[in-house]
Amino acid sequence: MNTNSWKNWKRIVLKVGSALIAPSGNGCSAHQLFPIAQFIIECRKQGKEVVLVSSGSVAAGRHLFDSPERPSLAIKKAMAAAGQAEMVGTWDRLFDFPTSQILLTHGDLRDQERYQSIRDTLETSLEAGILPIVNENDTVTTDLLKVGDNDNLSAMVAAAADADALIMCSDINGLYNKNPKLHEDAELLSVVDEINDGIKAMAGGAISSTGTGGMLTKLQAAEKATAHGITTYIVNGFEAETFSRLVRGDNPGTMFTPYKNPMQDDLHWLTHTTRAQGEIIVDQSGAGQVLDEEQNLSSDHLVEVKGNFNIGDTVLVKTKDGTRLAKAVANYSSCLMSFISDQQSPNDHSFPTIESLIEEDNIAVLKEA
Ligand SMILES: Nc1ncnc2c1ncn2[C@@H]1O[C@H](COP(=O)(O)OP(=O)(O)O)[C@@H](O)[C@H]1O
Ligand SMILES: N[C@@H](CCC(=O)OP(=O)(O)O)C(=O)O
Repeated sequence: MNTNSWKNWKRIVLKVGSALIAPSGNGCSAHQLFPIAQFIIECRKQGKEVVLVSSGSVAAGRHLFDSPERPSLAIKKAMAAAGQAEMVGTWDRLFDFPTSQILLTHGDLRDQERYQSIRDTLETSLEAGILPIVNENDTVTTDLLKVGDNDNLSAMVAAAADADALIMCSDINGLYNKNPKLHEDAELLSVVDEINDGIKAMAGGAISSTGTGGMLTKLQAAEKATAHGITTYIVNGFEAETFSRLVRGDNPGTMFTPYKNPMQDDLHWLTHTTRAQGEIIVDQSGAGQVLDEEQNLSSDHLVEVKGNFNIGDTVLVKTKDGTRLAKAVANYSSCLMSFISDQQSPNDHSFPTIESLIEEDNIAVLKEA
């Protein structure tokens, strides 16, 4: 059950950013991690399960390379490979219960079978009293395969773990109406009920060279998590007081209230975890069917196919004027759909209708549609 208060949380995903774990951008700081580790221990004492999403592998491995200020991608990957062991080892030394390492890419999260496998591993690890420590598998990622930042990763993990709360620990008290590192008069927002354009306009990028994404990616993460019914916080992990306040049920930073009617698991995964590999353009009556979510989409409504995708990949369904209608799972590859589309002509009905290019159960209508 996802409820809005500390007392009722059974499962928490805690995200610790590079700005916190490696404030100097070089090596892990066990000193900074101590209050967070104490918090994790306290959560577990109170019967709450915790999954840790920790950044810091690149920063931890930096000192091993004679690298310039802006290391190449290849060096960064090697830093992550070397630093990952140090980062997980630093956490592990702070606990007297077992930890595990889970390294993920977006390629894993967007594949239905691998996603299920991630869910099973998290569940089984938590049942066995293990603290899973998750990070992106930076060594093997490419632009197409990566999540790209651990804020979004932590929200995807929180959804996969069916968590009640996501707490993103950073070097800042929460979301301000403008970047407080640039504006002295910035004001902290303690509760955000809706992540609208006004809220998004407040968020800037990261200032430190270690952080990735800044507030922008934290808001994206909050959007994903709250849609799953997960109460989300951005808090200052440098302040020990943050954690005692959380344990008292107080809000020490910015709290994002979860949706009252969370999305179903599979629709949430389609909307917030998968990424469209291509596009299907449909006619007006096809658009109506897609928005109704009550019919399979037949090839009669297919206008055009864009991009390269395989069966089971996620596609974006759009109208001819470019309106984004829905994300959906493709029942045919782009190659086959293009062939079908080429064979169909308004004057020649000899080519048979293909009944379900996408199925009603695999359509997630987008908010803006
Ligand atoms: N509106 C804002 N409110 C708070 N911080 C902001 C805002 N806009 C940009 N930031 C920047 O986001 C940074 C936190 O993001 P980041 O450096 O990526 O941290 P982490 O490594 O913890 O993910 C803050 O230090 C701040 O410089
Ligand atoms: N996977 C990278 C962290 C990427 C990242 O998102 O960092 P941050 O925004 O500081 O949480 C690492 O371990 O160094």
